[in-house]
Amino acid sequence: MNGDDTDQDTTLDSQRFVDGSDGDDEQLPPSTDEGGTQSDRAAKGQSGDREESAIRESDESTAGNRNPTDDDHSDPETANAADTDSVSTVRGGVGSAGVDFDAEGDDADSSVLDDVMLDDVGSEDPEEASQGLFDDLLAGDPIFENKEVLRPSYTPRKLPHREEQINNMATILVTALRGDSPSNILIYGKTGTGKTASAKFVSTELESTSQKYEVPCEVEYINCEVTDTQYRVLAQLANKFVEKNEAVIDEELDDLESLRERARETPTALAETEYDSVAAVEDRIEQLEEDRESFEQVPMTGWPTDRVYSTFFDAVDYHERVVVIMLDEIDKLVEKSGDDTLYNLSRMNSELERSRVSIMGISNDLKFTDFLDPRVKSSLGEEEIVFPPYDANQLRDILEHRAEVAFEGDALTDDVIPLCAAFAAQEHGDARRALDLLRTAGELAERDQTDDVDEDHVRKAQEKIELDRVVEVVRTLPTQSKLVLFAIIMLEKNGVHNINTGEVYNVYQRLCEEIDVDTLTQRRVTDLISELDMLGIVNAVVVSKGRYGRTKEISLSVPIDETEAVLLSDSRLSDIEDTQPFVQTRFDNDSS
Ligand SMILES: Nc1ncnc2c1ncn2[C@@H]1O[C@H](COP(=O)(O)OP(=O)(O)OP(=O)(O)O)[C@@H](O)[C@H]1O
Repeated sequence: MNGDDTDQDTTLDSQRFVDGSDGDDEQLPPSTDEGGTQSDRAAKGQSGDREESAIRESDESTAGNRNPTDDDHSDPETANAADTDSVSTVRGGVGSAGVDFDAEGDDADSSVLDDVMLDDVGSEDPEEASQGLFDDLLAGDPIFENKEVLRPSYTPRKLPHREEQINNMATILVTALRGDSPSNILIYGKTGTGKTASAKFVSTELESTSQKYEVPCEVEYINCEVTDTQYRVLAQLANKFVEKNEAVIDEELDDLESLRERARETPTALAETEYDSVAAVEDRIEQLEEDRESFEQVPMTGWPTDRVYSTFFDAVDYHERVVVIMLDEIDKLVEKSGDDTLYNLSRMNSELERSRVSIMGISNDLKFTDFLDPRVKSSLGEEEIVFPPYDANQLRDILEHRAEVAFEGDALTDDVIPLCAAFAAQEHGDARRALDLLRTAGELAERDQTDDVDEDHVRKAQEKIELDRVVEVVRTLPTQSKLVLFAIIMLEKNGVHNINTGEVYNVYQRLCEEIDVDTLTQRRVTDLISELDMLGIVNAVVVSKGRYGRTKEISLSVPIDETEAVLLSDSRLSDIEDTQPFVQTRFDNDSS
């Protein structure tokens, strides 16, 4: 993924690079190029504006033998560059032409100065200033029209094949627009099935409808993968509602202060209001100011949880409203810190006086409710909505909608979208994966400087994404697991197939000795092999060996050289020098 970002940055940078010379300075050729496509601009950057450079050349020739300390630079940008150079030349003593100006002083031989100036003069012409690093990359037709549309951060306006789930959510949440608390909702579904996108879409609709009908209804989104303790969830909510209350108070104070002014001048100004006198307005102002003073922001650590809870409680209940708290990745919260947060949130309604709270939990772990207290479980799961995986046809629709905006008209060949959809459908119907594939295929085509994206780019994109995933998983393994994996790699590299646990353990032990790390027991190493199997890095099958009992046959499921390189990039493992002697043949192992 990082690689992808780098690619994007390169493209953006290169665009900025062109745009950079597109600033206010009228002397620079591209300044006249307000519109035009990226390739137009690139073409222009390459050919340059000959008329302008001719003027520039004649300016330079009439400038004659300029002293580098003169202030007569016509172009402020290059003037600065030239000034900086001349200052550093003078201070440093030795210029780029190898001349000691200190020694020569201001009377330095002007021909020597010319030599120095020539270096600087070169940079005044944009055509010569760049060495064409980006020109080739910008040449050719652009593939993307708006790549951002393919990124996970983009929330689409239309979510094909999620109409049913979206309608179900809306039917439950419409209660909030009637001023009552909606049932709590639990949303389940595998990763990339559009849970977050759909829930955010419904929330935005809910909030905008609530504004339209002036029914106070708010949605608060929390990603529990990031905010994963009761303290943090409650603190984040408390601070959000404190801020909202402050904003509401400030608005009311502004209105009241202007009402007070008007009422002082014309007492009838109060006629249509709930206040019968200026004094009543002032009392309300005073009360609001006191309330505002009493609000406290919760620090991110340090308070007792009760205090955080009551601050949140008071803030929510400050005025009438219905609040939907959206807890995305709710299973991560329960996994990390139990179900206390959910218990506290789900019993709030019985104590709140003005407001109502409802919870919308989103999870891709269908089993997480097994760990909940039965009361929390029944309260949280009042309504359940399941997001099934997308099939290849649905993914194709989703991609087609996005591709229309993301790519230039004919940049995709016919096979691209069906192939991305088919790959992602195999991968449990993940729309995120399908979008990643399409974006990466486009980026690879861009890198190849071809005019369109074809099937081959999709296949390469699939390999790249898979490799990125492997690299990330391997890079973040604990050291002991890395050693076990390294042992398996060593065995495979030495031609051992269907490796058994004993063989892995032998090599692993030697590796531990080599880099001075504690050696785990064989049983523990067997567990680590099972973990690697679950992560899809190795394949471990239990086979029966007749009277010799059962054993595991292990093989690597990931590209060997890339995985080895990632392991060796770990500073602890990089000490392993020559692993060849560690590896025992099956014969040795069997006879031991
Ligand atoms: N029906 C759809 N139409 C268009 N885009 C979709 C659709 N479903 C999912 N997406 C896109 O796929 C990506 C992943 O979707 P989303 O984040 O909603 O998945 P999720 O089910 O919440 O996954 P996770 O459980 O991993 O968070 C997003 O970029 C989203 O915009």
